[in-house]
Amino acid sequence: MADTSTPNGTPGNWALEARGLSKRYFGGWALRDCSFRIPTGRICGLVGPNGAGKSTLLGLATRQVQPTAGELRIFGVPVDDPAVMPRFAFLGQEKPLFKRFTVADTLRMGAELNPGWDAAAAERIVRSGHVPLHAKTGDLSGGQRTRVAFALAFGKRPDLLLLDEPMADLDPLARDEMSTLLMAEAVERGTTVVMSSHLLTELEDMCDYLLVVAEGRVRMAGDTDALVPAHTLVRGVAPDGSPPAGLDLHTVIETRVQGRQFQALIRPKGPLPDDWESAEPSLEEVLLAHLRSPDAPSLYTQGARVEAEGTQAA
Ligand SMILES: Nc1ncnc2c1ncn2[C@@H]1O[C@H](COP(=O)(O)OP(=O)(O)OP(=O)(O)O)[C@@H](O)[C@H]1O
Repeated sequence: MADTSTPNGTPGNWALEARGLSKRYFGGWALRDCSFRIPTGRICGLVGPNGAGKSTLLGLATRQVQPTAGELRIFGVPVDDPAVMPRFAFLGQEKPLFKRFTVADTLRMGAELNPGWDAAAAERIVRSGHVPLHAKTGDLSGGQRTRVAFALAFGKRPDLLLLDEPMADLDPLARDEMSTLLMAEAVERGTTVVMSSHLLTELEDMCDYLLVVAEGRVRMAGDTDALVPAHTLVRGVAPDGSPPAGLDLHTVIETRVQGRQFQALIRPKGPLPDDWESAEPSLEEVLLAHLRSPDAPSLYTQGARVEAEGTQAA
């Protein structure tokens, strides 16, 4: 496959770069030998089933979790170097706001803790949701707290925004509003966003880059525009109720047989038989097939691949 790197994605210009990254808890491996790159200026969806290792990966990036093996760099700097701290902001499922602080106090605290604080952006986010500045954050609704947490994250003017299902507690209207805001702010400043989400439509609407993990391993990484067209959805007659032998000539992600019909998501390695119907799948169809088939062969666009160089986990 062709190198799909954008001008921003040339080597040395990676927002996040992992080599042989692994994390083992007492219960087993949460992440195992993960190597990938995410170029700067992209909105990257972090996708995977429950327990895939998404939060662990974001925890490693924010130093809340220590790696068992491998390394992770933010803008080329190892994450344990204090120089990376001002360059990223993290917003998780928990919104750690001081309950007794008012919204105004919270924004003031943001200003004092962050030298490059963008007060106008932070206030704009809060005011556009009609969140009262004098209210204590402990008295706000879940959605309002999320908005204040977004304001804190954006006010920091990060180059990299790491989001762990940040909109899970928002109603559809607020979710739509925050997505629009997120896109606008990211485009305006060229912020790289890495966002875990289970909402495939949200990912389809927002993300131009994908990192798919399952069972602690990277399954797909790269440009959405290159990953999706690499797949083909095929349908045809299933002789004897089993998939046709010709499928084995291609990389098969998932096969389903219903009666005398089969349907498969494949990465074609050559011409397809004339008696198969074929179509380009949607992003949702590609993601669902990969999530249902964690053992399917992985796929990286060229810029997304990085060799682990002897950091492989045991
Ligand atoms: N602090 C911890 N101690 C022990 N095991 C953990 C810890 N945190 C995560 N794990 C385990 O590591 C694996 C990956 O968990 P992680 O939370 O990273 O997954 P996830 O993809 O974020 O899942 P979800 O979509 O459900 O939030 C799971 O098996 C989980 O049980």
